[in-house]
Amino acid sequence: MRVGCPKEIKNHEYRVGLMPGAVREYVAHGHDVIIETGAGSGIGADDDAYRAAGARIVASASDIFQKSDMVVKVKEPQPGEWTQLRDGQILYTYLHLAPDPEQTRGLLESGVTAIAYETVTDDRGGLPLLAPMSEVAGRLSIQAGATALQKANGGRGVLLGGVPGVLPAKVAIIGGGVVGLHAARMAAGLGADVAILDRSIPRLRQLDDLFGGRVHTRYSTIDALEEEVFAADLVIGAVLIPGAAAPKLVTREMLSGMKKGAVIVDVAIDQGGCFETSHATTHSDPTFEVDGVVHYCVANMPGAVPVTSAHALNNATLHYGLQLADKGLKAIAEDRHLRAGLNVHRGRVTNGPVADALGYESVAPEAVLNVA
Ligand SMILES: NC(=O)C1=CN([C@@H]2O[C@H](COP(=O)(O)OP(=O)(O)OC[C@H]3O[C@@H](n4cnc5c(N)ncnc54)[C@H](O)[C@@H]3O)[C@@H](O)[C@H]2O)C=CC1
Ligand SMILES: CC(=O)C(=O)O
Ligand SMILES: [Mg+2]
Repeated sequence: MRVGCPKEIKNHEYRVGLMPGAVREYVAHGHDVIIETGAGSGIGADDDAYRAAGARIVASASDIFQKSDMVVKVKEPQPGEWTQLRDGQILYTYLHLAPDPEQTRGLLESGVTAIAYETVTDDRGGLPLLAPMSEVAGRLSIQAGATALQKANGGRGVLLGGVPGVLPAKVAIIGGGVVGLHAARMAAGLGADVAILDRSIPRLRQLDDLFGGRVHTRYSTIDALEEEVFAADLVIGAVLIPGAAAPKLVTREMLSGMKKGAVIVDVAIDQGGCFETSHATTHSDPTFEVDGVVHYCVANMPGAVPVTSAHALNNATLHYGLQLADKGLKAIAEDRHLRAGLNVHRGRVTNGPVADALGYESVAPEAVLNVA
C-alpha cells in the first residue's frame, strides 16, 4: 500500500503523523511511504532523516492526498484538506467529529474511510490512541493554568503551591480519567490543594488509592461541582463520553459564583468543551475572559510539546497503522477495537455518538464492512 503523511497545518501544530522510526516499520512491511517535504521540521526530523528511513519526499500536501491509499495525520483534516480526500482512501488521524458538523459533512462527501484515533478501544475499556495525548494534555493543563493565573496574564495572581505560611491554590479537576489523573499528579506535585470529581465511583476509589489521600475525590453531583468550582483558583475540564459532545457541566450562570481571576482550562474542548462559555482557541491566542474568569481552550494542547507528543503518539498509532497498511479494510473488519475507531465510511456515519450529536443515521461498522 502507498502510505502518505502531510505536514500538519493547524495553528502551531508541530507534531507529525509518521516519524522516521515509524516510516522504517512501514517500509519493513513492504509499503511505499511518501512524506511531504518539511513534515517533520517541528520535531527536528529533516527530509534526509525520512529518506534514510526509506521514505520518498514529495513537494506538496496535494501530492500526498492524490497519491496515497492511506493518509496518516495527527489533527482532524482542515477545510483545504478534506476536499482532497476520496472514495477508497483510508484516513487515520484524530477527528473529534461530534462538535464539528462541517468537517463531518466534508468527510461524508469525500467518500473516505476515516478512522478516529480517539474512539479506537482496547480490552481494558481504555482509549489507547487517545491516552498518550491525554497524558500530555493533562500534565500541560497545570502548566497552562499556572501561567494564566499570573496577574500579568489576567489571572488572580496566586502561586499554585503557595509558600510556607501562605495557603496553596485550590485546583478542581472535573473528570478523573487520563487527563484528570495526569493533571492531578502535576498539581499535587507543585503543592496545590487538589480535588477530583468524577461520576465513576470505582475510578474515584482507584484515584484515592493512587494518591494515598494527597488529593480529595468527590462524586460529581451539581452540588459538589458548584462547591468545588466556586472555591477553586484553577478548574480543569477533563470529562469524556467517548465519541460524544462533552456535557456542559459548568454553566455561564455558575461563573458568577467563581473567584474573579480564576482560570478554567477546558481540555475537553476538542469534544466541544464542558464549560458553557468555552470556545476553541489556538496556541497563538490561547485565552479569553468571560465574567472575570480566564478561559484557556486550546484544542491541540500536545502540539506545544511536539517532540514528546509525536513520539508518544507514534508509539500508540503504529500497531493499527501497520494493520491497516497490511490488510486495508480487512483489518477493520477483523478487529473490534479498530472497528470502534471507524467514524465515517463511504458517505455513512459509523459511530453512534457522532451520529446522535449531529443528527445523522448511524450505521454499524459491521453492516458497512459486511462483518458476520
Ligand atoms: N485539548 C487537547 O489538546 C486534548 C484534549 N483531550 C480531551 O480531554 C478529554 C478527556 O480525555 P481522557 O481523560 O482521555 O478521557 P477518559 O475517558 O480517560 O476520562 C474521562 C472521565 O470523565 C468522567 N466523566 C464522564 N462524565 C462525567 C461527568 N458528568 N462528571 C464527571 N466526570 C465525568 C469519566 O468517568 C472518566 O473518568 C477528551 O475530550 C479528550 O479528547 C485529550 C488530549 C488533548
Ligand atoms: C487528542 C487531541 O485532540 C490532540 O492530541 O490534539
Ligand atoms: Mg484536539
